[in-house]
Amino acid sequence: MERLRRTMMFVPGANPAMLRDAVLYGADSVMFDLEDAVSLKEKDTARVLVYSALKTFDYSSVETVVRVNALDAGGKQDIEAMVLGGINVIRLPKTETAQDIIDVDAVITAVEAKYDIPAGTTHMMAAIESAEGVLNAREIAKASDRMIGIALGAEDYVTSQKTRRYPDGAELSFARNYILHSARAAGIAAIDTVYSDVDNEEGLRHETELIKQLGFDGKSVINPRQIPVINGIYAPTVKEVQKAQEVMAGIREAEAKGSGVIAVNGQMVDKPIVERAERVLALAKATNMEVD
Ligand SMILES: CC(=O)SCCNC(=O)CCNC(=O)[C@H](O)C(C)(C)COP(=O)(O)OP(=O)(O)OC[C@H]1O[C@@H](n2cnc3c(N)ncnc32)[C@H](O)[C@@H]1OP(=O)(O)O
Ligand SMILES: O=C([O-])CC(=O)C(=O)O
Ligand SMILES: [Mg+2]
Repeated sequence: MERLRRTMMFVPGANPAMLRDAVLYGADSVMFDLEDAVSLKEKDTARVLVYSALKTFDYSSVETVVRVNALDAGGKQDIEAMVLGGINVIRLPKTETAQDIIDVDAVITAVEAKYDIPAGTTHMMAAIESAEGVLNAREIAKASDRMIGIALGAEDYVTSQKTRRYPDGAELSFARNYILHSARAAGIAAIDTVYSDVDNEEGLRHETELIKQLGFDGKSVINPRQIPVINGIYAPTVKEVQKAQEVMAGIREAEAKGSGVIAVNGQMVDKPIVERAERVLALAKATNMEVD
């Protein structure tokens, strides 16, 4: 089973206490931010703080991601410090074209070579936050072997679309679906955007149910309180696990009789349904549910 990426928590890079405690809240990935959560006058401080946090604290229980600045706005220095610090994934915000990814890949490649880090160690992902970015998502997702995922950045996206976010998310429907298809076509993760209304748990639940239904791997997160809500929605229910186990027992019975299809409790079971059941069981194991 691929790595779980249900929750990727933004941690403002200039906040030492948040950097220290970020690992404690149960996020699958911790995402240090050097971009929009850091003011211009704190950019250098944030880069140094995140580098020393990577060297000082034990983040081995999570995936580490850093959101860097654009290459012409300090991004090159960000990438050098982060790759040297041993970051797992560089996230490029406001990605517009495949060339943006190729350019960042070249900087990472040069830094890995300079410090004798094995080529390809550092992974990449792209946040897509504009119409141009959405329309190029398919090429962006395939632009580098380092790519592990693409994410929607809805706050910038709705601003550029001359709208705002609404509770039903209709304004994000095209972007979400296109980003998801682009990720799946490239065989990489699809990460939904942040839910900015931190005190609205009901709204977060509603949005998470929707993006899980579409097929996203998870969401970017801005506050620790959002993590158990999202992780909980992504965990399979006991009923789903039981159903998956019945499907697996059914298909074994069918195979023993030389058939690839069988009815289990009135439901047709064949190859794609078996694949889904296997995924439910793998997810249950990965989330430490008891599965025999
Ligand atoms: C559109 C975009 O670009 S989104 C990405 C950029 N934005 C960010 O990174 C914002 C990150 N989030 C935050 O800064 C904060 O959660 C806020 C401002 C949204 C809300 O702040 P608060 O109301 O103070 O949060 P809250 O009271 O829930 O904090 C509880 C604890 O969690 C910590 N915490 C809150 N958010 C985070 C975080 N993102 N990472 C790590 N720790 C956090 C707080 O420091 C506090 O710790 P303490 O109890 O030890 O003092
Ligand atoms: O990537 C995200 O979800 C946060 C962000 O920058 C945006 O929404 O503009
Ligand atoms: Mg943004």
